[in-house]
Amino acid sequence: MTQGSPHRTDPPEVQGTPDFWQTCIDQLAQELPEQQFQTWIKPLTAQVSDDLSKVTIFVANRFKLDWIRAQYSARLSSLMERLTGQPVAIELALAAREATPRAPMATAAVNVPGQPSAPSQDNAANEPLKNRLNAGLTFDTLVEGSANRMARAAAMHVAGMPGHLYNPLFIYGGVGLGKTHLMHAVGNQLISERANAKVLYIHAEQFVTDVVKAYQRKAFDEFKERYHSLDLLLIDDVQFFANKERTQEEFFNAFEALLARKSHIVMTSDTYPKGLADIHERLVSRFDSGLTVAIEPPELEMRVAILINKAHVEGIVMPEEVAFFVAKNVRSNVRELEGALRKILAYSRFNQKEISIALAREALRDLLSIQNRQISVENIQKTVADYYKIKIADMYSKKRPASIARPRQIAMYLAKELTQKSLPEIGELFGGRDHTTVLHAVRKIGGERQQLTELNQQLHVLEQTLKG
Ligand SMILES: Nc1ncnc2c1ncn2[C@@H]1O[C@H](COP(=O)(O)OP(=O)(O)OP(=O)(O)O)[C@@H](O)[C@H]1O
Repeated sequence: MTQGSPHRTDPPEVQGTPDFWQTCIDQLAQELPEQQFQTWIKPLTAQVSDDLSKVTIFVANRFKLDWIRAQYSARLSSLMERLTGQPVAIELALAAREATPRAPMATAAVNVPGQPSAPSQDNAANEPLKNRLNAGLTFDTLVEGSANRMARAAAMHVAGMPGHLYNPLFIYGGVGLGKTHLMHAVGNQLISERANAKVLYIHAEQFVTDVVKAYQRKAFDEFKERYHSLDLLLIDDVQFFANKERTQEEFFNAFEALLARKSHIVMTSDTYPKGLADIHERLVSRFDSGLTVAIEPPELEMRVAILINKAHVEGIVMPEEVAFFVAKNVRSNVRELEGALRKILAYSRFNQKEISIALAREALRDLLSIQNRQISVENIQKTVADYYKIKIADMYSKKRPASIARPRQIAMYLAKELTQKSLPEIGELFGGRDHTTVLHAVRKIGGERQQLTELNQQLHVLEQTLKG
């Protein structure tokens, strides 16, 4: 939003907007007892990132910071998520005047469900068991379409009757397509029907951290007590278990224990079980032993419905033609769609203009110009063929000499990295090859890139050329 042409006025900065923070404060003023609000919440100040995905809250001193984190962080994060429709990373920081010279701006990230990178992981193993569910991510707020119909139906079934059919439920798909949302929905639904059900949502990275901690502290009994006694384990992004031997072993044990006591396991991943790299075969076959179901990128009508629904939650009526305009231009995933919507709403609010196609075009102009420069597979094939001095036709041919096969693998790798195309789609564009051939190329080149400096440099050059 910062590079407007000289003829245009840049949209007002959303950064640090008092609006969003003020809305949070106003809401808490209504929800909390007066004294609590006056003592703890009112004195807080905050800085909000451009896209409302991160909020840094400044607290006067360390004691208050700990208290806010313990008492209010979960509430703040679910409130912000409700308001923005996406997980918001919250950081607590000491207000500058209180900070010591050695720790000028100590920050403490707060665990935000669905936000794996927020490292509240430090104390996780010691905390009493919290379910870590994000109350805003329910079946009600998840728009249904053909892209997620089957996954949603299976998830609803599991929530209604855990421990029976579809155990484990393995949901896979690309980024930002609603896998995490669906998992939380299962947990929230179960809790709403059985308040004392033991449910845990956890990102696979956090599970790895817990294993490491248990190992360091020789606290595997505690660890087992924690994980093996659940009624429902929701574990996100299991591809992160790759190459983590000890974690895989512990997860295998937890898996067996949970299934034995008829507890349910729901997992997500960016690929189907057999596509998982560097995970033991015995785990992969367990993952695949219940129901494996994909979530696809949403189709146009579903994207429109998502936009209209999300705007509605904000109390805004989004005209259908605007929703169509945005949905046609933002195609990759729901997270991006939400980002686009937030920009439009902020732009309309700050300029006090009604939402129209013209306004959406203006609010999204950066994003639209990036979309227009989208990299195509054909472009990649041409660029790679030029670079390695082979014919474009060799990208589709069945020829196997290394001087041709290798550039072809590099092009496949770049196609996966730089476009939204699926493995089968890429295979199709490379002369009707099977998706496993593409997967093999992606893994091979990706792996070699880590080891071979020369290859890495060539890839950088190609990426820069393609990104323009
Ligand atoms: N069908 C849908 N209806 C409404 N909101 C959706 C839908 N699908 C996704 N979302 C929203 O899109 C955002 C991204 O979804 P989510 O975090 O669940 O994606 P993900 O598949 O887990 O992605 P990642 O692999 O990057 O973690 C969330 O805010 C989620 O609520």
